[in-house]
Amino acid sequence: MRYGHDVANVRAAEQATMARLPGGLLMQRAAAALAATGAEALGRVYGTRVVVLTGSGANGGDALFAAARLARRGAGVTAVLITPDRAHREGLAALLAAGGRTVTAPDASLRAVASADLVLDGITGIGGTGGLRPAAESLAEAARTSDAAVLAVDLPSGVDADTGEVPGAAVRADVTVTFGTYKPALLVDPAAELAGALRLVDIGIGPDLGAPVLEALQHADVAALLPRPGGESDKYRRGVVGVAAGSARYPGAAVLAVSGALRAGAGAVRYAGPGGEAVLARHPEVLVTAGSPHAAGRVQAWVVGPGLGDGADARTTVSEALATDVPVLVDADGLRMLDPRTVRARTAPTVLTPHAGEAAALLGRVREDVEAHRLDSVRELAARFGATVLLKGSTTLVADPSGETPVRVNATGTAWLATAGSGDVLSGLCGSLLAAGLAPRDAASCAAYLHGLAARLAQGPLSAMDVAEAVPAAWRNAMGA
Ligand SMILES: NC(=O)C1=CN([C@@H]2O[C@H](COP(=O)(O)OP(=O)(O)OC[C@H]3O[C@@H](n4cnc5c(N)ncnc54)[C@H](OP(=O)(O)O)[C@@H]3O)[C@@H](O)[C@H]2O)[C@@H](O)CC1
Ligand SMILES: Nc1ncnc2c1ncn2[C@@H]1O[C@H](COP(=O)(O)OP(=O)(O)O)[C@@H](O)[C@H]1O
Ligand SMILES: [K+]
Repeated sequence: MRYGHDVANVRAAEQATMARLPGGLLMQRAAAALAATGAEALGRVYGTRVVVLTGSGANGGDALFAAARLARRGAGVTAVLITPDRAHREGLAALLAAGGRTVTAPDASLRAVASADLVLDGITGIGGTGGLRPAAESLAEAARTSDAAVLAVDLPSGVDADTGEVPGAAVRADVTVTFGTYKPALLVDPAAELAGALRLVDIGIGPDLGAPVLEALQHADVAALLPRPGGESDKYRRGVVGVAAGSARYPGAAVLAVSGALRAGAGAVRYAGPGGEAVLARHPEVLVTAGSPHAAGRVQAWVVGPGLGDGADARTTVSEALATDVPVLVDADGLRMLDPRTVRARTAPTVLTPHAGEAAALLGRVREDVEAHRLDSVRELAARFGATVLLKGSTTLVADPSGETPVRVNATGTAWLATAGSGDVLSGLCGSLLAAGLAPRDAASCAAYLHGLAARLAQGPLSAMDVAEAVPAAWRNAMGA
């Protein structure tokens, strides 16, 4: 598992650790790791040009000490002092002693960035608030347009560490070296997208860290959570999933949701709705009824919503599914028919899987607002509906209604997943895992993981059906088989 901790937690851990260690040791550990990553990015250190964007806090101190190490290995280092009278004193002294120089004039600073081989971004770390201020903004822009590799210290400056929001101008890094633990901004978009490749460095604060606010599953976590059929398994024990999706107008959604469900290990799939013919043509193993969920027979979980349209039948379908006592996943058109009171009153779990636009409609906001505040949005939706919510997008988030468990973030996805119908496959996949008995948060986060991994394994341009077909390979891959 990868964990993300908030700033308050990191600061408390830092204090506790520092109380046991010689002064300055944490910063030296940070600087050593930064210098090593910087040297790697440069290939050969001697004779290269390194520029340090230096803010007024400890983040600038880390960067200056790292630059001093590179200067000692023969790099020509220029520190751009954004607030010259407030630069980290010991860090600056170390750099000057190692032969580095400083610039403060805006023109000279921008020229230095433009001709750098490596830029160390030490403007702000976890102490940054709001977007970059104007002086820092022009430097971030210069770093973005130069050919230099940009290495962010702890976080790309300008992002909000706790929320992943990007309130204004920010640095775009090729690589971010972060200390002690991931900060939410490194895992949640839009900030995560600015961080580039991530490198987590153990500086010794781990034992003092409290509970994480975020977690990201890795292969081993998924392997431990996925069901494995045993000797006594039969199709009912493996889980029967009901799919109520598709309409005369959108039969494809039924086929795709069923495909996702079948490839994620369901013992059987029952389909209820007007798309039965299309479903059977592709998947003869499915038990089909043209009626509503009532007519389908017993299932262990329902998936409702993809391609239902918005007619009276669609409403009946959603309310019948919600009236059952099994887990229900509601996606797409089904999300437009949700009353929070009905969802909250359910005794079995409910999982909602909106994309940003659907989440915005549920929250009474605009899409851009949800995109900008993904972490808040997913938490708020989960609380309001008393449901587990999977917010789709480049970094998919999963939040539980209690608000007490860390939000799960999924990073396996690829932009190729943004193809019509791939969300339908995801809902079937998640429904199958719910039917198998996984807790809603585990089902949703494992489904997002496998879905993203399937798209990666399918490689390159893909259709939604390609994603469904790659799910068994993703499953085997996650299981290490
Ligand atoms: N945790 C750990 O274990 C360890 C942490 N370490 C390091 O410490 C870092 C945290 O350091 P920190 O607390 O000094 O804050 P930091 O991020 O440097 O920024 C604060 C300064 O920036 C300024 N400023 C604020 N917003 C701004 C903006 N938008 N645009 C421009 N400027 C802005 C603000 O100035 P002011 O508002 O006062 O004008 C303030 O002076 C952490 O990320 C890690 O790198 C390591 O040394 C190893 C151990
Ligand atoms: N940029 C992206 N990177 C990774 N995954 C993405 C990206 N954009 C969309 N996705 C994923 O693609 C899927 C699209 O689902 P959805 O928006 O419901 O589309 P549809 O309704 O066409 O099926 C979701 O799983 C979402 O997380
Ligand atoms: K930084």
